[in-house]
Amino acid sequence: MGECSRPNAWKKNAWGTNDNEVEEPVVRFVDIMSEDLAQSIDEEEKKQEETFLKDFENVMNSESIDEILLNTSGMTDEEMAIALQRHFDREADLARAVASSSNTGEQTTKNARNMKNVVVTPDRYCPKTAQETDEDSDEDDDELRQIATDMLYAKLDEESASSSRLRTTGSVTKHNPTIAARRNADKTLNDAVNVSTGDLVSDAISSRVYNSLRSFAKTEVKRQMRMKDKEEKATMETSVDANTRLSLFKWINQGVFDTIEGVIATGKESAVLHAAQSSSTHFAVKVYKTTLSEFKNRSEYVKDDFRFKNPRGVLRIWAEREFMNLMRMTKWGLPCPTPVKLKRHLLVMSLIGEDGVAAPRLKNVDWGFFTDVERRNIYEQVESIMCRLYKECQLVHADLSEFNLLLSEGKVYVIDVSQAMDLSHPRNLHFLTRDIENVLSFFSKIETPSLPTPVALFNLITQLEMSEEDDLHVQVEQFSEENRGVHLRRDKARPADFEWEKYELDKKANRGISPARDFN
Ligand SMILES: Nc1ncnc2c1ncn2[C@@H]1O[C@H](COP(=O)(O)OP(=O)(O)OP(=O)(O)O)[C@@H](O)[C@H]1O
Repeated sequence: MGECSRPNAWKKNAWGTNDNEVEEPVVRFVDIMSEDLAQSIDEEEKKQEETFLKDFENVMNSESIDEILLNTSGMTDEEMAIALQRHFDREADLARAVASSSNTGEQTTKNARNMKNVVVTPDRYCPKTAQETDEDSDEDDDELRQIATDMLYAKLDEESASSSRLRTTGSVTKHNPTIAARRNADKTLNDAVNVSTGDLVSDAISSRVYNSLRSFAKTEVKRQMRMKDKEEKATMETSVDANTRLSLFKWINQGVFDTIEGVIATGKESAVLHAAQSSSTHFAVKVYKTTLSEFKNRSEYVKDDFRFKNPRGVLRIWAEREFMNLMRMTKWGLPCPTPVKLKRHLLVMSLIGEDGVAAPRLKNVDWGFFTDVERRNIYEQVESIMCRLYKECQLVHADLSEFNLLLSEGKVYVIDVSQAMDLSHPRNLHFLTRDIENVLSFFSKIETPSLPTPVALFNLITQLEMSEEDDLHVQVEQFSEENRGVHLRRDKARPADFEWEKYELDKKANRGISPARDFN
């Protein structure tokens, strides 16, 4: 990362000049007209040319280029790639220096002089933006395609001794396998078959393969059309409807925030918007999708949760559930968004991120820049979140993975807790096991050192004593079955979900009005 942030000696500024260029001295008009000055400029230019040639020769004779190639043995693939890139860059720099030497004598001389130190400009190793890459490769592609096509023509011309590359001679007919195969290749190359094949220069395709390609292409076109339809439908479903816009507008009028800056993400169950107050306080507004189909997968989370005896009612109170869970987690000081407002299917919470830019999910972090110690530290934060969720908040996240953990300034935050379940849920250990497996599998993928086994982490979180010898799932199923009655009895007498109990009491006292009204 440090490498990439060093200034690029070749980079031009917005005015198209090099920042490192020395400004030309101001010369008086009288001096410009002077013969002496003209002569001295001539001499100076000659001197510069000589120096440049000398430097250039030195650079060419310098040990580094040859050494780079000679010493590739024992290098890893990456080191070798960098070394080759360095060589390539050096050649490019030299070529550039030579090309521009006649125009910019002084600058080129300086570049050639500095070449030994500067050739490897760090930003060359930074990935290009997709746009840059596309543009470059487009041009290259066009050129290559032209060359390839020319070669194809030339070869066919040679072979058929005809000006037309596909014209047959004498008794050769289209049934001749060689000609037919070439014709197939030509048709494929020239878009008769709508698949990307690369340049089929002087290649031949048998009729069987050609026909398969054609039928594949037809199916592919249909599939892409179907996908486009689906995407358009999805976009319609995630767009903010009139009621939602009205609620957002009300919040703007109330001064909760003054602008909706844009969409942060659209998830399976919601769209998350970025709202801001005076450009300094930032919020995430989660807009839950309200169609039943979006929630069909949720029944497994709620059907046994005593807080949601009536699953049909769940749709209406899903946002409320996330709000309550966030409240509970915030109260215990867990790193998560702070809930701010709630209205029907809209939840306003603090934005996790810096300066109004939402933090990335662990899934999207570039772990290549993290040391083992740093990765381990991030893992420990996640482990602590899981332990505290269970022990302090009496919750199991139930959808924990690299997609629902954000990283902001080295700190991990947990989000998306609408499905988080109370420990009274008879299947909570089953979901906890799934969370543990997701988390460990992710951290093992990014090569975090010293990870515990799923059983060890499970025991750490629950304080139960599962055995390393047997399958964790089987043990959890057995344990849950045996303790089902105990759980239910205990929950009846002393509900773990004290917030929810209080919520129900409040609601009853208020003739069914949600205690979350204070946040509406
Ligand atoms: N408070 C927040 N601060 C910053 N970004 C957030 C916040 N809440 C959500 N996001 C972003 O919005 C995305 C979707 O949010 P969330 O996971 O809560 O919605 P979802 O519909 O449950 O998504 P999915 O089911 O696909 O995980 C997150 O992955 C995250 O990038």
